[in-house]
Amino acid sequence: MAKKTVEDLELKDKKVLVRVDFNVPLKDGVITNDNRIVAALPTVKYIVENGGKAILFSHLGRVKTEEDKEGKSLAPVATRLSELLEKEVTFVPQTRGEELEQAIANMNNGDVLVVENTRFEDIDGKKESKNDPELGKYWASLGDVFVNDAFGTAHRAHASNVGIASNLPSAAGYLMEKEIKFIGGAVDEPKRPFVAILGGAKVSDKIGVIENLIDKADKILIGGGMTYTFGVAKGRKIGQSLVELDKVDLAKSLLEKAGDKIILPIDTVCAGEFSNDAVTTIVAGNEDIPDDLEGLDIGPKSIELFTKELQGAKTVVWNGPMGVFELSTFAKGTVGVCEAIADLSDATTIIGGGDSAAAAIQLGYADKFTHISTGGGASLEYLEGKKLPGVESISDK
Ligand SMILES: Nc1ncnc2c1ncn2[C@@H]1O[C@H](COP(=O)(O)OP(=O)(O)O)[C@@H](O)[C@H]1O
Ligand SMILES: O=C(OP(=O)(O)O)[C@H](O)COP(=O)(O)O
Repeated sequence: MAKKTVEDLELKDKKVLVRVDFNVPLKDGVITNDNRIVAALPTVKYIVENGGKAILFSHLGRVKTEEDKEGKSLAPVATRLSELLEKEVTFVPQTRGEELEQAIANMNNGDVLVVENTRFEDIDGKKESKNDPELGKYWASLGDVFVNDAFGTAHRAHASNVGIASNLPSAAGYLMEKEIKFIGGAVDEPKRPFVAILGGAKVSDKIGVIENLIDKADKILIGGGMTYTFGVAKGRKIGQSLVELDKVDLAKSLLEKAGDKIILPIDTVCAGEFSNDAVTTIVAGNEDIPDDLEGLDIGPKSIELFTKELQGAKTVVWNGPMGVFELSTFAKGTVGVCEAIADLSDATTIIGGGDSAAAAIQLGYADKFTHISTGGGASLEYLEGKKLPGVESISDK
């Protein structure tokens, strides 16, 4: 069912609680990638421009003990947000209490406030992560309406998303709406041909996606570390390559079920070590990989094959790099797939977050995709066909 969006809410004079996903990477207190903050700007700006008071909630990292709090304050995030908005942002180093309540009471229309890391509430009994009903109720009591823009956290049922939503009128922010439109749209009503490209390290992470997409996609191209579990399923020796032996039977049954829908690489770039200077050998897909070598990328013939399979595609969903893209020697397969997707005309092309998003950005192809998801785990679960609690809890239109 369609969900309310921020534009369905009356915002003027209202205290608008906003759940964003500002779980960004930090190194020595410096944000190394602010994509998630940038992605939330349209919603925050809309609230500000329409006379609301924006009170932002987010988690940052995982916090179990008092010591875990070190380096996980949202203070640097609030500073970055202020720079991006070109506007003062109040940061309150509390998740509850008088200072927070007073700061909210002091807000004027159009002001922006960031509340401290919601997971600081996890130290004393995982109140945030277990969706403690009192905590959700307390946070909801701080505002008049709730906007959920945290797609990256939508697979979690926590107090700061599901808890607040169950106590206030709620709506999806622009980012949440965009993620649902692109990922949900691709899975539920794709323009065809619909090609899925799945890679990354492990089959076990992608089984649910493969199972869900077998019935929905026209083709599933498989690369990355999970190739070799399928290789073993086909009776091939895979040397030192990554394998999950307990998933071989499952790989067999997926291959049987998929018929010719699943397309495996027809060659592999192998090496004896994880290094850019490693000597590489190309091994054909129907040959055994020597005992001392490891498959680290799809080979040139596979890039050609995948490019051919992608031609004419109208919907492409990609999750998981084709090889160890962090090393340039083994990034060619991932670059090849980026190029093949970039060459498509009139296609909706989506990257499902995580390392594939990092790869496309790092390799310079970010602007070639229709949509790069801000959620890794969330987009995977969405592609698996699971209902996301963060999305489900938003009020229906
Ligand atoms: N052939 C391979 N052998 C070992 N690791 C691989 C291989 N291909 C890809 N990888 C690794 O998989 C990781 C990404 O996997 P994953 O987390 O499943 O992707 P995503 O986050 O996009 O879902 C990358 O660090 C990459 O180096
Ligand atoms: O970064 C996140 O997950 P992701 O890396 O799978 O996209 C989300 O903010 C969720 O964080 P969590 O996995 O600690 O609940």
